[in-house]
Parts: sequence; C-alpha cells; structure tokens
Amino acid sequence: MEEATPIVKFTAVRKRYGAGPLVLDGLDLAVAAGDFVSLIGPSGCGKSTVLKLVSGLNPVSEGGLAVLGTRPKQARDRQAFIFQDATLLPWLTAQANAELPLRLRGVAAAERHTRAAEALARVGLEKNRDYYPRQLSGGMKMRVSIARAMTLSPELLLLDEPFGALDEMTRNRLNEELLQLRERQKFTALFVTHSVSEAVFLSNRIVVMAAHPGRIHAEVAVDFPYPRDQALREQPEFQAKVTEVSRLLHQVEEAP
Ligand SMILES: Nc1ncnc2c1ncn2[C@@H]1O[C@H](COP(=O)(O)OP(=O)(O)OP(=O)(O)O)[C@@H](O)[C@H]1O
Repeated sequence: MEEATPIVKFTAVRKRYGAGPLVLDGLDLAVAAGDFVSLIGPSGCGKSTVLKLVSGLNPVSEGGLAVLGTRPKQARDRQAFIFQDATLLPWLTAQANAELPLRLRGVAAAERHTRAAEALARVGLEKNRDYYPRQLSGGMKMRVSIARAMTLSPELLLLDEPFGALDEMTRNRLNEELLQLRERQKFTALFVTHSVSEAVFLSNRIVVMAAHPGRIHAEVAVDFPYPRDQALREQPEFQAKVTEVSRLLHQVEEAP
C-alpha cells in the first residue's frame, strides 16, 4: 500500500539566519495527518524556527521542506499560527477579532459573523462576544485567539507556547479544550512548549531537541488513547511518561 503524504516533511534541513551560526542542522521529521507533535528542548534549540519554516515566514537554508504536499508559502492558507501573546486588536470586540482572518480573505459579512460566532461558542465565549480584549482574562484572550484560528478550518495548526503565560489551572483546562476542538475539527498540530506534562497530555509524539546547533535528540511516542481528560494526569503511566521525557531533557541540558 502507498504511504499517505505527510502533512509536514523536513529532509536534511539546515537553517541559519543571514550569516549567523547554524540554528538547525540535519533536521529530518515527518508529521502525519492527525499527529499532535510537541517540540521540547532548551532555549535557543530552534523550536520556534521550526514553526517559522513550516509557516513560510522564513525559508530553509538547505535541504527540503514540504508542507501539505507543497511549498510552505503555498500552504499558508491551509494553516494557522497561534502565539503565546493572543495578539488581539484592542479596539475590536472578541467577535470582530475572531472575524479578522475571514475579513482579510474577503468572506461576506453574514458568513463571517456566523463562522466567528460559532468558533467563539466552541471555546465557551458565546456570552462574551461583545467584550473588548481589556475586559477579558488571559485565558479568555487565548480562547479568542484559538477561535480566530479555527474560523479558517486549518488543516495544520502551529502553536508556539500558546499557554506559557497562563496559570496552571487555566493552562490545564485549555489543554483539554484544545483536544476537544481537535476531535471536532481534525487538524494536525505542531506545538512548541517548555512544559513536559503539557507535551505528554496533548501529544502522540514528543520530539526532544538539543541546541547549538538545533537538532533532534530523541523522539518519544505517547500512546494514551484520545479523547484524553484531566483524569489522565493522575495515572501512574502518565507520570512515568513525564519522567521519561524529563530524563531526555536533562541529557540535552547537561550536554556540553
Ligand atoms: N530572526 C532571527 N534572526 C537571527 N537569529 C534568530 C532569529 N530568530 C531566531 N534566531 C536565533 O536562532 C536560534 C534559535 O531560536 P528559536 O527562537 O528558534 O529557539 P527556541 O528553541 O524557540 O527558543 P526559546 O525556547 O527560547 O523560545 C537562537 O539562537 C536565536 O537567537
């Protein structure tokens, strides 16, 4: 049987910014449809750079990168990017913020309104659509940011430490909500985090990276079935997986 085309495929990718040092060296990674892949590793190992390459914001220096079967720039409309900062426009309501990508694509007002309202309802903000960002908590702002990305029905979602600035309870809740959204919208995810337990909770694959230059140190499969909920965090198997990934992380952090 023929193998399905990966959603993302890095082949021997090297990256340097301008004349700077090598940031990524010899990166090989294939992300399959439906994968939830987390990238974890010490600061500066190139996690955000991996996402920037996939999004087409930045070109690879050497090697091959295919996204959704084409070049990253050509796949732009089929992917969405979520950052740690919710990046909402302060003068627009939650509804208007969520509509923005559709507006930029020229979608008619009525359809824009319906799609954004639905996306906000799915993240539990149906009653807060007329709120401005200053009236929203950090968790609510991030929910608007997620809803805004979901209005585009992306096949691939890139998330760069989206929950890093939130308190632990909110972060855990948003982890669960993100998985619930994925059950509905079936996107493939590439997720950058510094939290081992977050990576274990969300992912079916965790890629541990090493720095200077950035490269893959190890990959860990996480086979807990989806859908997953908070009860998973209390299972000894969950703790064992957290320990396994933490050990790998210590190896790269201690390396000279
Ligand atoms: N636009 C840029 N121009 C020059 N150098 C850059 C640029 N973006 C990133 N770098 C460098 O590339 C390296 C990797 O950065 P990157 O942000 O990808 O790492 P990271 O693993 O995401 O780090 P962190 O965990 O601290 O966010 C760093 O040394 C950084 O200084």
